[in-house]
Amino acid sequence: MNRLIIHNIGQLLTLCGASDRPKTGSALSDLGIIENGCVAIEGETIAAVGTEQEVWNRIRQRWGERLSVEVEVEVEAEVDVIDAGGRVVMPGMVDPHTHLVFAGTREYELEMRLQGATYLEILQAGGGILATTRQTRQATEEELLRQASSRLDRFLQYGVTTVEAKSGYGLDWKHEWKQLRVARRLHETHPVDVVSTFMGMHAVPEEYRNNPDRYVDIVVDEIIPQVADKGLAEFCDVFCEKGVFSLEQSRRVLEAGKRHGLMPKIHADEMESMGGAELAAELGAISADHLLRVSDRGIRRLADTGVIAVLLPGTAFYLMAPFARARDMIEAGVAVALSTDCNPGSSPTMSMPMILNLACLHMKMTPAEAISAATINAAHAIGRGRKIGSLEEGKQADLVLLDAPHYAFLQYHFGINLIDTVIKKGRAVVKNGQLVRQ
Ligand SMILES: N=CN[C@@H](CCC(=O)O)C(=O)O
Ligand SMILES: [Zn+2]
Repeated sequence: MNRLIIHNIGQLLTLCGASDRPKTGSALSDLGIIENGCVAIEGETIAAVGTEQEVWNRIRQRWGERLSVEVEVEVEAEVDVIDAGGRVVMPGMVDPHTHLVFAGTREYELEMRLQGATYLEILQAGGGILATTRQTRQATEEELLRQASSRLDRFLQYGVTTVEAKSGYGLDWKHEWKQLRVARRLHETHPVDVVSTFMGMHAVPEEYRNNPDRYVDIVVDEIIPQVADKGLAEFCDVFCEKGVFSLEQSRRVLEAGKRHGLMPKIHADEMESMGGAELAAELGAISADHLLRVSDRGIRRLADTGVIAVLLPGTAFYLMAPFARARDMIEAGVAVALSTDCNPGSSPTMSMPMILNLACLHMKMTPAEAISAATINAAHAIGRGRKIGSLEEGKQADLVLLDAPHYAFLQYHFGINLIDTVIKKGRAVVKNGQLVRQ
């Protein structure tokens, strides 16, 4: 079993104490920082976290007396040692909202939008999600796998060790199944863990343009039961938006998902204030995502019911839309998480650090709040709060070494990558910013 010690850590951000429920209010600012910290890893799991002295004492009892705090002194051969050089170590980031598996690109839509077309107009004219659906349907499973795998490589280089991945570019059973199979194969083969969400309700497919309710029937009666039966997804998501799916259609599908054991998530109140947040609260969704136009009542309902607000400032930035009211949400007691929304149309990025920049500069979150939102709260938004998102004994050993002496460098710099080393399940998968090919 591999053993690893990371020592001489200037700031060790543990994010401890929130494995049972996400952070809200002032707790978001508490990163559980240990100065002069140290982490010991055994196999895929964190064995000890604390100050240098505490950790060495602890593991010496477990791993053998010859281990020394002065690492230059010979340590037992089977223990790897990383000297963090006084820099920052934090949990691997978690991205709780991506559309990871798709084929093709839509760079031409940027020009269309710059000339005045809106995102929804492009979709209604058969572009947008529907353009990606055509390409994804045509792509072979191997091609989808190759494209999504290289996106995951980039996520890893930006310090992300777990992503949620939605289907929703198949829009029929055969192709949704293909997307979900690809997500599962990536989870099995790529270092990044992939958590699947079924999102057949991403757009009305072209063949049902004149009869969207018929498509909703098919999703409810035929597709969801098969997704659940094959254990292909944990969550069910819907694009609840004017001109896409109504509140009623969304409720129907999310309730059907719930009956089949799929926890609800909602793309809510993105372009219009539709009551998507209120629907998330009513259904006990695990998260409501986007929320650019959420109402005050919607914010109160999220706070009261403990639905996590997954905020996607990359999308607001890229669509030149107003940013979500993160401060109002935090003040109301909503648990806030952050995500890239990685997709080929509204947020073509794999950079969580960029999302943290935007969260601070455009949503007025503090650097510490943004880190809580991208780690432990993001883990809770995909039901993984007990396993990942913080550095505590017994949790999965997913962590990141920043080439920085203070965590706020992550938000202070922009457009550069400060991720030096990524440890996934106890093994170095990025070193000096470069992927380690296993
Ligand atoms: N808003 C809906 N879905 C995605 C965009 C998908 C696409 O444009 O391909 C989103 O979350 O922004
Ligand atoms: Zn999305």
